[in-house]
Amino acid sequence: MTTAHAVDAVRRAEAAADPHLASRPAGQDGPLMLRAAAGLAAVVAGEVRRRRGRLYGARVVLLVGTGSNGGDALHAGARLAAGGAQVTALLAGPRAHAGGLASLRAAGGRVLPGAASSGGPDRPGHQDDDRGRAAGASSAAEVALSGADVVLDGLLGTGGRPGLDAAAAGLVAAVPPAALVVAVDVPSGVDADSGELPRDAAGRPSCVHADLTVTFGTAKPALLLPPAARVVGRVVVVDIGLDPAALGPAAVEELDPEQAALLWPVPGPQDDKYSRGVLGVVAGGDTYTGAALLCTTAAVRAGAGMVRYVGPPRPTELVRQRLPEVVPGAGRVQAWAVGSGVDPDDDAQAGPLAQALAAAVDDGVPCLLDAGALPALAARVRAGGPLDPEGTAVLLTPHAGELARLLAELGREDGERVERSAVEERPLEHALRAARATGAVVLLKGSTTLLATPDGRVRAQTDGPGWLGTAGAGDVLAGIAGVLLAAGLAPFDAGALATAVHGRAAAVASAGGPLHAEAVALAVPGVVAHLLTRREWPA
Ligand SMILES: NC(=O)C1=CN([C@@H]2O[C@H](COP(=O)(O)OP(=O)(O)OC[C@H]3O[C@@H](n4cnc5c(N)ncnc54)[C@H](OP(=O)(O)O)[C@@H]3O)[C@@H](O)[C@H]2O)[C@@H](O)CC1
Ligand SMILES: Nc1ncnc2c1ncn2[C@@H]1O[C@H](COP(=O)(O)OP(=O)(O)O)[C@@H](O)[C@H]1O
Ligand SMILES: [K+]
Repeated sequence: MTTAHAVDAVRRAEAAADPHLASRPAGQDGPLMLRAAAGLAAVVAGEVRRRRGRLYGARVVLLVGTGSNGGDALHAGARLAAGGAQVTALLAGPRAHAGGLASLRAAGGRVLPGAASSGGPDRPGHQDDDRGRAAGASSAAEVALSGADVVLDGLLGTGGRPGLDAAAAGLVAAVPPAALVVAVDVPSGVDADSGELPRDAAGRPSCVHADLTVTFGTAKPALLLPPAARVVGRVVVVDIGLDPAALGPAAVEELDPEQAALLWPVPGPQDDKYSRGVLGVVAGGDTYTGAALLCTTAAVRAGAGMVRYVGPPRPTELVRQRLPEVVPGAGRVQAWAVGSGVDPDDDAQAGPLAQALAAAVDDGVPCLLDAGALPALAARVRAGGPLDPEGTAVLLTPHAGELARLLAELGREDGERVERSAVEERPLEHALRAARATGAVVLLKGSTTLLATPDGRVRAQTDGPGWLGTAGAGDVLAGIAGVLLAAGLAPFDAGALATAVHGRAAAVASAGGPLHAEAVALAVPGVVAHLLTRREWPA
């Protein structure tokens, strides 16, 4: 499990690991920063050697802010300079970390003012009121950046307010596209706890886009969460000796293959189709027949003990033709997956959908509610309050637009409007709110899929390629997650595991090119087999 901890928890663990942290005089840096910098330098050196054969002569540019994040970059730069790299530090503010500066200079690195407007260390002019306005980099900075092989982003770390000021934005704008961008601890500008990306006046994300983020002690939530997860690149965690007990529980988790393999239900000799779990599917209808096929195909391919399909004659006939394993009509099930491709105004599907919801609420039968089933849930919650999370096992699988509509429906009496764009900008806030308001686990789909429970647990999975954003992919996810619910997994586990396998199946189906939703469903058995036999995802 990859885990991320909130900034407050990290600060407490740092203070516990180094009792002298607060009292050490400027220039005398403690073991935590020195370990962080050593780990950072080792990762960067390894990456440079992999790319260009050797560290010697590599041009490394450090973007340095006023805090300890800049200190990490400067100390790491000193180590890289000692290894033969040509290191130039560009200072974004009126001051920089004293110990880091001394160490870089001693190792032969150069220190230059970064911004044209503020003038750097000798001409203090940095100010807060220029945040968001573009100021150019100094011409020396532009020259240094134009030839950079690697850029270390040490502008802002966990002490940064979201967004880049004009000086920082000017430097970031001058980073050449070919340079490897390594973020120190977090890409500067992102909100480290929420993963939100502030925007500049033109509406563009005001943050660094990294190829690689080297983070210290534990990942920070933004490294796993949407929307920031798309600007962090590969994440490497450097151990700096923080005590896990002092860090406390994770704020965000991501399933790794080891965890996924442990969770995936494997039938034993005593099992039969019923003990493995029967999934009832209410999907599609006379209009969207494809959803019926995709959801049931995914359920069959994900290893259901049995799949029952409930729907009008046309999609039922199509499912019978294509999937002889699927049993038509309602019956006893261990879980329901309802709503994918169901038109909320489809009278034929309204009855089965309401029955599945009632079975979930009244009898605790696990239930996944997708797309067309979400309005019925909103109505139920408006009438009777949130579901009891202890007594029900309900998983909601909206995309951003559906989550916005669900929240608007829940707040209808208060005249609440929720825009899709607000959910996309602040997904964590909205997913947590929906989970609390409904009493269900919320799985918010996207390039990074977010899961939130009513009591505030959070997972995020970034497993699938962009090609997965294609019609019907959500129906496939519902089928996989439904099978896991029927096998007895809790909604939080079923949702995260299904998302991970769905994303990896998409990667296999894509092989770097376009895919169609059915191909994702067809790839599931191979991905699960690879996972169970090798404890890793297929390459
Ligand atoms: N503590 C430890 O044990 C360890 C810490 N470590 C490292 O320290 C990092 C945290 O360091 P930090 O607390 O100094 O914060 P950091 O983000 O570098 O700088 C913040 C400064 O910048 C300023 N500022 C803020 N927002 C701004 C903005 N938007 N635009 C412009 N300026 C802005 C603000 O100054 P102000 O403007 O308020 O005067 C503030 O003082 C952490 O991420 C990790 O890398 C590691 O070495 C491991 C051990
Ligand atoms: N850019 C992307 N990168 C990776 N996965 C994506 C991306 N966009 C969408 N997805 C995934 O594709 C699926 C789309 O589901 P959904 O929006 O319900 O589509 P549909 O209703 O057509 O089935 C979700 O699992 C989502 O997480
Ligand atoms: K940074």
